[in-house]
Amino acid sequence: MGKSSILLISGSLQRRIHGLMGSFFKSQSLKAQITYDMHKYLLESTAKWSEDYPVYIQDETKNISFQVLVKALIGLDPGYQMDLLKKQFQEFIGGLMSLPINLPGSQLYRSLQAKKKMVKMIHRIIQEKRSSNPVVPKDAADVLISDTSEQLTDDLIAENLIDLMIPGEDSVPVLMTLTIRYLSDCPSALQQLTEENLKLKRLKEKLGQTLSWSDYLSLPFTQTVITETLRMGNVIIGVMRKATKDVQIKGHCIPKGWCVLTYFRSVHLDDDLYDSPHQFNPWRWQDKEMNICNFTPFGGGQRLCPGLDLARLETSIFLHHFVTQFRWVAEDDSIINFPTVRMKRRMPIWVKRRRDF
Ligand code: HEM
Repeated sequence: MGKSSILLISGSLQRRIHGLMGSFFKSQSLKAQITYDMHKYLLESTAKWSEDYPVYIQDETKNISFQVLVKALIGLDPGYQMDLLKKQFQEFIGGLMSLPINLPGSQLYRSLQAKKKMVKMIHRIIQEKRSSNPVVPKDAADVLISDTSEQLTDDLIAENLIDLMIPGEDSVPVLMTLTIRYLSDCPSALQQLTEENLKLKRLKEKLGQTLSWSDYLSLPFTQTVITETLRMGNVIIGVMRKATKDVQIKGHCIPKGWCVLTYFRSVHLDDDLYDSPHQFNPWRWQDKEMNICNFTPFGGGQRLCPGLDLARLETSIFLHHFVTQFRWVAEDDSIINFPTVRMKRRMPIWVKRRRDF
């Protein structure tokens, strides 16, 4: 991650980028575009699935959600450039948690080389955008280059756009994959979720309408399934902070310069806060407030994840299409929690197309 990544900077520059990204990610036009793209890429992917060999849900969701996010960030459509970017990006994140040895042939070296190539590609895109001077921003790059504060250099924009791709390859597909993992082990939740989504699908077909982003987010049980998956799955296990001065918290002093890991798992799986915390129970959210202190999958405060609505929307769309089109049997697999959350075997499942619709 570069020095000017939003995750590493603080003060007015962090607030500026956070604000710009937050309002763009919340905009109705982006949500409509994400809905359209998710639908398109999902149909393209699922059309290739066969009943004769397993589908690896983690790979499929990574592919779909990366394409959707890259389109939202830099306006790139699937094709040769996207494939090239995906290849470089995978090399880049492979080095994010590697031995700090930057010698030719090492993982870190390959990762940094890949990042350089990506920065070059994004610089080219930024230059094309600057010369065409967009009036209405269509993607995050447009939003950042039309900022008039003069704080945002092309290097800073390119670096942040690349870092913003990480949730498309990691957090969002992991969330989607975990919903399928937990639903596979909880038939009653799967049945309620499927009925809710089939009902909406039938209604929309009867009215001759396509589903809008707000339709997907209006499904109450589907939202509780996502919330419960965020609680149990802890896609981001916690956040790090460094004390810039001595801080007193509940009688403990955190000295200046010390680092603190706020470990979400210990809160989300605390049996004083959640009954049977290791049990997947979406119904617990039907009459429970999402108290910000006890439930922080997207962090909080001035660094609250600006992509939280998008993550929920993409996962709702994925679930809708998946459960209304397929039945499935999941193979054995286990969740790995360190250094990042993922499935050990990439979540293989055997699908059957539904014929009851
Ligand atoms: C399941 C999906 C996601 C989860 C669980 C998640 C979680 C988080 C968490 C916990 C933080 C706080 C980090 C900290 O305080 O140090 C964060 C920050 C951030 N997230 Fe997400 N995120 C997700 C998806 C997304 C998406 C789709 C985007 C948009 C591209 C996004 C963009 C960001 C950005 C830019 C920040 C940094 C905010 C700042 O430091 O000002 N995230 N996310």
